[in-house]
Amino acid sequence: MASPQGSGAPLEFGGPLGAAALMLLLPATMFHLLLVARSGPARLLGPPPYLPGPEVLWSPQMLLLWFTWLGLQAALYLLPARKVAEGQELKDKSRLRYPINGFQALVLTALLVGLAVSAGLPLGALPEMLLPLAFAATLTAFIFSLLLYLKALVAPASALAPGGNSGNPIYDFFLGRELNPRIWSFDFKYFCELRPGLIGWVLINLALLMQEAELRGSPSLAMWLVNGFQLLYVGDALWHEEAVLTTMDITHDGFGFMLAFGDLAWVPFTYSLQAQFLLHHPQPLGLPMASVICLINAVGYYIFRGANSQKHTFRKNPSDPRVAGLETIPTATGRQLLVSGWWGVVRHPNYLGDLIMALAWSLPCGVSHLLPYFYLLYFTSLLVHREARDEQQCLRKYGLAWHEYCRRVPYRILPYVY
Ligand SMILES: NC(=O)C1=CN([C@@H]2O[C@H](COP(=O)(O)OP(=O)(O)OC[C@H]3O[C@@H](n4cnc5c(N)ncnc54)[C@H](OP(=O)(O)O)[C@@H]3O)[C@@H](O)[C@H]2O)C=CC1
Ligand SMILES: CC(C)CCC[C@@H](C)[C@H]1CC=C2C3=C(CC[C@@]21C)[C@@]1(C)CC[C@H](O)C[C@@H]1CC3
Repeated sequence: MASPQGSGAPLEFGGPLGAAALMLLLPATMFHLLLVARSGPARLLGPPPYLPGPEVLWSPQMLLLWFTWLGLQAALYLLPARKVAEGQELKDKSRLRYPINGFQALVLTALLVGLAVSAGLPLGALPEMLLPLAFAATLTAFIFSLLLYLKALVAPASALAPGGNSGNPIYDFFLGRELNPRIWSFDFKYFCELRPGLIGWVLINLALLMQEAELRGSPSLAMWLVNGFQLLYVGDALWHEEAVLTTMDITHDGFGFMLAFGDLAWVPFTYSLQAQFLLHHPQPLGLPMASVICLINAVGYYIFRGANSQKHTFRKNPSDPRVAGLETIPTATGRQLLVSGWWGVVRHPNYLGDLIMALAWSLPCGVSHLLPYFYLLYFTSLLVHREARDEQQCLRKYGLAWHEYCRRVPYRILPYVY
């Protein structure tokens, strides 16, 4: 039986009060955005146009559709994978194995959806179902997190996450108690992290594009850009799926409400906000401006992918010729820290690239409304907070070597600014 551990561990996210507030605030913000995006004034700040009643939110058919989607993604997850990767070493020195078939799931989903659409499935009707679908996803996240919390009560202590075991039920429910909850080889966190939410996000975007084509004869250039940029991002994340195994979500955070809701509901229903906005508020976009925006996205992607791949290659094999010439700092753990290349420019070059892309996703929506910039604002605060959490973890791991790295590379995300 698991016992509360790490009572002295520092609490994150403002402790139990912060966790309780976030559990209300995140779903409320998601529903607010969904309602506001379709309203005429589309005001980010201000009351929603109306408060939906239970008859708008609750629909057994939408719940069934949502479970069909989860079931389809689970079935694709279980298909034979091109590769099986090993995760980071766990407390008990073992390593879990993960199927690398996320990109395959994306391609197969695209094929199945293509077949269904050509057989008459009205994908363009999906935008009208976003509210009850988001409600079904939120309900699922709450119930799923509760089951995960109960499952952790009978998990061995070695299976618990470093952070979500304070003994306070609200805090632990939010952060998640068990690090890698599994039934047989089915890893719930790994599955949720990149499949139903990310693939669902681009499917919602596609449905919005099709709905726009139905309404206006053809999709707008702005809609094409938003769809293209975000498909590139999701495709890239799934192509480099193995990289998720070294993120703090997998190696440090337990699987609780934060990630369950974030992965299943927040990502598909709020990350598609720009496309939702464009469906209801068409924006003129000329070719010169579109070219500038494409360039911004390409610069962001170049930095994001370059930085993530450089670290991944280095962590897998420091003698790889692509990274062997880079300058490093040794640490007491035996691992080294890169201090030249992308990781010598700022301490989180990948966040910088991600933020530049976030800007490129909002610009096609023009500058008349703040709403499409919500993602950029939210993402900046998420990455600033994530950077601070990572900094604390690295300080604990690397001690003096981390201080030396901070001295050599003084800026965190934006050179000479932050
Ligand atoms: N769209 C979205 O909603 C989100 C996107 N992301 C993106 O996901 C990607 C991964 O992000 P995330 O998991 O937060 O963190 P990182 O990929 O930045 O990983 C941080 C870890 O990298 C290692 N590291 C740090 N500095 C160095 C160095 N100089 N040399 C070698 N290793 C170093 C450390 O781990 P160790 O030493 O143990 O290897 C550290 O804990 C990012 O591109 C981010 O933008 C993240 C969150 C949300
Ligand atoms: C808790 C929040 C409210 C929402 C968090 C959502 C996130 C867990 C995911 C949204 C997009 C993600 C991406 C990745 C992991 C999952 C999250 C963070 C990757 C970092 C995985 C590694 C790849 O190389 C890039 C991915 C980008 C998107």
